[in-house]
This record gives sequence, C-alpha cells and structure tokens, in this order.
Amino acid sequence: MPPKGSGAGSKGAGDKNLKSKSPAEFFQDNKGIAGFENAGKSLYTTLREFIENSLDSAESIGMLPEINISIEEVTLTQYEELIGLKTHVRQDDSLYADFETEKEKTKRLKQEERKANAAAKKGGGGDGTRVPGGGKKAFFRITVEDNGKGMAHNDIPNMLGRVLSGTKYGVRQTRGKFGLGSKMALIWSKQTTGLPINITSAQPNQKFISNYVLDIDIERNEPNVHKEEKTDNDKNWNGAILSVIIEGNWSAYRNKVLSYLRQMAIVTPYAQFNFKYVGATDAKGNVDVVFRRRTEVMPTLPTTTKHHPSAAKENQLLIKDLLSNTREKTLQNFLQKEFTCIDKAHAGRLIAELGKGFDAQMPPKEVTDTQGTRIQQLLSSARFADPDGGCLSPAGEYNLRLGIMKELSPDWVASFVGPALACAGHPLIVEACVSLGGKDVKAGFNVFRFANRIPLLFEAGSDVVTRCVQRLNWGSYKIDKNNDKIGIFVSIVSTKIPFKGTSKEYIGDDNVDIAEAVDRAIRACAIQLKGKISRAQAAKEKRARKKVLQRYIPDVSRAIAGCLKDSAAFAEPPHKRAKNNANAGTLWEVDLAWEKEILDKVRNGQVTAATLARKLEDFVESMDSEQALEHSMQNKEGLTDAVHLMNVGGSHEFAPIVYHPALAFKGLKASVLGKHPLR
Ligand SMILES: Nc1ncnc2c1ncn2[C@@H]1O[C@H](COP(=O)(O)OP(=O)(O)OP(=O)(O)O)[C@@H](O)[C@H]1O
Repeated sequence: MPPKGSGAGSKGAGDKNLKSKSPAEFFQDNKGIAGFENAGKSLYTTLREFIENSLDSAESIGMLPEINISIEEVTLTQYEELIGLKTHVRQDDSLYADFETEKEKTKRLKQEERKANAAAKKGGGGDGTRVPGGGKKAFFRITVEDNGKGMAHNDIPNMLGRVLSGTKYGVRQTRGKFGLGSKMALIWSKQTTGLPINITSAQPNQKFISNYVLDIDIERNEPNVHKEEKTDNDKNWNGAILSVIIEGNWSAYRNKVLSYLRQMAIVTPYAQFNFKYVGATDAKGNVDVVFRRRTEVMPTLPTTTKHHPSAAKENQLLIKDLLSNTREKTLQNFLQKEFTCIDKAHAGRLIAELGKGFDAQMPPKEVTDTQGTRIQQLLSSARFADPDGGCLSPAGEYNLRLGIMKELSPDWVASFVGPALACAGHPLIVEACVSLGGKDVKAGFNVFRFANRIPLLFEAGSDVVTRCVQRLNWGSYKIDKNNDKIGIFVSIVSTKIPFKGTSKEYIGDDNVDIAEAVDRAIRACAIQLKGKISRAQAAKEKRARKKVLQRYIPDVSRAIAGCLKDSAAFAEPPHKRAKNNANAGTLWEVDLAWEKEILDKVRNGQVTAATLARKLEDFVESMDSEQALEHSMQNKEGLTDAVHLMNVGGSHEFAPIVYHPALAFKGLKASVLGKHPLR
C-alpha cells in the first residue's frame, strides 16, 4: 500500500490529492454501514457483536452457551479518572452547557420517553443522537463473558485489533462473517472515550489465561497492545471476556436491547443469557434479567461445505482461486471434489462440454487463465441440482413455533420449512411461521425476522420478509390484514446471508431467489391457516344454526303438544274425520298405526310438551350439517319438513297422519318412524 498522503507510485508530478486509506480508517469514516451511526445505536451494535461472537464460539465446540452480559453506566467523574484527568469540581454549574433546571429535566425525560415509545411502536429505535442530559455524554462499560472456545494467545491482537480479520470467512453458517464487528466496537470506543479493550481468554484445557489490553492503530490497521500477560488457569476455565467502555445512550435503546435479547433467547433456546444493566446513580432503572435455557438439546452444528457450482456466476475470480489452491491432481477430480452437486460422471460430461484443449486428466495447475474463464462460463450457465442443505443449522420448526407462542400466544399457528436452494452459490433455507390472534397483539402484521439465527430489528421496511408480507394477497387466504392479529416469523439460514451492509440489519428484496423462497414459505403457512379458518367458520355456522333451532323448540313443542292434545280429545281417530283422502296410498295403514300409538301416548301423559322439547333438543344436538344432509338424502326429503295448514274438512294432496282442526302433519315413511323426533 502506498504511504498515506503520498502520490502513490507516482513518477514526477502526480495528483497531490491521491491518498490511500487503511480498512480501519475506511470504517472509522463510514461507521454507519457497520451499525455505528450514533451513540445509542453503537451501544446496541457493540452488545450484539459481542453476544453473537460468544454464541458462535460456544457452539463451535458443542458447548451449551452461557452468556453473561452487563452494561454499567460510567459517570463522568469515573470516566475522567479512567483517562487520568484530574476531576474538576464545578464551582458554578449553571455556567455549563449541560446545566439543567429541575423543570427542564422533567420536561426532557418526558420527551425522551414519548420519543422512545413512538420509535418502539414504529419498529425503530429512535435515533439515539440526543444524549441524555441535554448534550451531556453518557458512558457505559459493556462486558460480555462466554464459555466458548476462547482464542489462541498469539492470535488475540490480530483477531480483535485488525479490521477485516477473523476465522469465519469459510463456506459455513456462522453469525459473524466480515471480521469486523468487535473491531468496530473498538474503533468506536477509541473515538468516543479513547479507552482500549480488555480481553480475557482461555481455550479448553489451556493451563493459562490470556489477558490483553489493546487498541487499534487506525492509520496502519494494526493492533496496539498496551498489556499482555498470562495468568494461571487454576479453575480450568475456558471462554472469553471482552470489556469495553464506549459512549452510548441507554434510554433510547433500552427497548431494542431487551427485544434483541428476548428474540435471541427464542431462537437460541439452548443458550442461557444473564443480563444486567446498572445505572451510575439511580438504581430505579436497573435491569437484572435471566433468559433461561429451555432445552439442553443443541441443533446439529453447521458444517463447512464446498461451493455450489453456481457460485461461479457471482464470482468471476472463484475458479481461478480454487484452481491455484486445490490439492487435486486432475481436472475431473477438481470439479468433483471442490464443488457440491457434481459427481465423477457429471464432471466428465462437463469436461467434454468444455471442448478442445480440455482433458479430464489435465492438472488444475496447468489450466490457463482463458481456460479458467471458459470453466467459469460453463459452470455459470449449466444446470445443477440444489444443495441438500445438510451443512446448515436452521432454527427448526419447533423453535419457531415455540417462539411465536411465547411472543404472541396466538390462537392458531402454521409453520413451513422450505427445501434448501442455492443462492449465489450458497445453500440457503427459509423457515416460516404465521400465527393468528393472541392477547396483547396489535392488529395487522407483527413481523419477526432472523438471519443465521440473529434477530434483525432494524430496516424492517426494506427487508425482503416485510416486502413479501406486504405483497401477499391475504384476503385470498381469508385473512384480514388490517383487523386480524397476524404474527409472522421468518428465519433464513445460509453459509452466506446477502445482507445489505456490514451491519447485518436486513436482506434486500432484490434477490429474486430469496424473495421467491420467502414468499413460498409464507404462502404455505397461509394455506394451512385458510384450511383452519374454513373449518372454524363451518363450526361457527353450525353453532349458530343450532342456536336458531334451539330458540324455536319451546314454541314448536308447545304448539305440537297442543295439536296432539286436541286430536287426542276426539274419541274418533283423526283420519276418520278427514274427508276426501284421495292420496292416502299404501302408507295409510302404517300411518294409522303411528297415529293410534302417538295419540294413546298423549292420552296417558307419555307425550307432553316437555317430552317433545326434550326430544327436539336431543335431535338438534346430535344433528350437524353433514348428518342433516345425509339424513335428508337417505330419506329423499328436503332439509325441512313442510307443515301444511288445511281447512277442517277440506281436501289436501298429502297423506296426513295427524289432523288438527287447523292443520295436518305430512305423512312419514315407516323407515323414518323410529328416528323421527316426535316418536
Ligand atoms: N468471544 C469470542 N470467543 C472466541 N473468539 C472470538 C470471540 N470474539 C471474537 N472472536 C474471534 O475474533 C474474530 C473477529 O471477530 P469480529 O467480531 O471482529 O468479526 P467476526 O465475528 O469474524 O465477523 P463479523 O464482523 O461479521 O461479526 C472472530 O472471527 C473470532 O475468531
């Protein structure tokens, strides 16, 4: 790299403005792209970068993560002592810009609370730019301790003091990826407090504990070690403790920090998070909360995989890199071993397709640049099977369901796990859960996003999940997007999540493969819910129908009992009193028997209004819509029995069986007699 400020490599008069920047300088100048745009956001991002490193570290050695997290407010006096400034006791407080009267303080606190609440409702975190105290800076010591694999003693300065260095660049699902997060925390602390980072670390079974105090030489992008020592590891401890003092804004980001932890606990139920916030003076706002481990079962660890051949489409240099680094001795083995989804025969066919100048046995090292480009072209345009996703570690349907139950206590939940697909050459799985209802849930969408099991709390509006949710025609799934309480959990895992920016806050909607996979997953859940909704609607209608029928039972049974009583009062059977029964037909004898039986029962008190009401109640109770339909089909009747009024002595076209001076009941077949409610 040419020296900073020089006309790099220039001969004679070069452009005096030509300068080079180290990666650390670049990120110092562009902190926003790494999630360090203001004091509040920086506090949040520092915390999450440390926590995510801790989880990666514990999981990588199969250890159930136990993470202790603390945020301690540091007073200005304490801070000044830490940096060696002799504390000046103010003589006249009102001289200073941060002086506040009690009235001003009350007003400010109210405003801050309103702003934080509004931001929380909007899903944002407030900008956190206004520091509490009307311009007074607030400082916090952030400490995160884990029980993970620690770091090798000599690697620590580079791991934590050199931007773009890390151990997670391979094709493997990890929360970290860029080799940047903890260094950004260090750059932020250097800029705002000038204080270094403290690191304590021990690898499993290591006899000593590494202790470092270091900061970063931003211009050179090099670690600047203040203190390095090894102490005895008597207790055989392993893990890491990172502690840093930064400027922050707790009140504006308190809710964000807590929801981050809550969602992290949901998606990582096998981890335990012990969190505490300690205010400098006022213990009222202190927080001490434990997110307990809910299961001892860790999901299978993600494994390092090889590139999917479609990765060649995205990265022109990939083939050349792989060709120069491979240990394989032949081109055929190279294609088979360096990529997923290519077996030996397939590799042979691809080499034949590459054409003249290529040979299955040629050594990869002899492939020229032009030939490398030809391979890259072929792999970009050929069709390959999707990867199987076995190298990934998804959150799991069970955990998502558990999460949604815990967050929203919904009435219904549907879940779906999509098959693995290749996204820019990386395997990717989308899992989704959609819920309806729940107490204390706002109407409309409640979206929860996770990527490689990290909760994403910012930039919801631009995220692929939110966009898919908004595009879906929820009405066609019988879901009212404005009035129903809809919960949506989407988790995406991959060996490389295509985040927008290094702050890992959202995944863009422009990636068609991901957008389609998310859309498919949410749709699959919506279809399941539609089935549940339809069944619930049918049940509701059934209940309503029953209620209507039941409402008429007292009147109907009273009326029928009255008719029967009147008919029974005559000594002569009703049919003998009927005139002109031309349509009596073959049912006549049976009907007469039924008539005699029922009227006898009325006479001896066996059939009363109460008996009829009870029978009708039983019938309505046992009759659901299918049964009613079946009953009616079997008996070739309509769904309702017609009751015909007739003039006394007048003619009618049915075969009446019970006559009343004012009406007659239509005749029934013998087969029905045993089942009819009047029996
Ligand atoms: N608590 C920890 N335990 C063990 N190793 C750690 C821990 N914290 C950081 N490291 C090591 O330091 C490296 C750099 O961490 P850093 O946070 O800067 O980047 P990263 O996690 O690799 O990627 P990203 O910038 O995407 O978070 C990590 O790759 C990891 O190897």
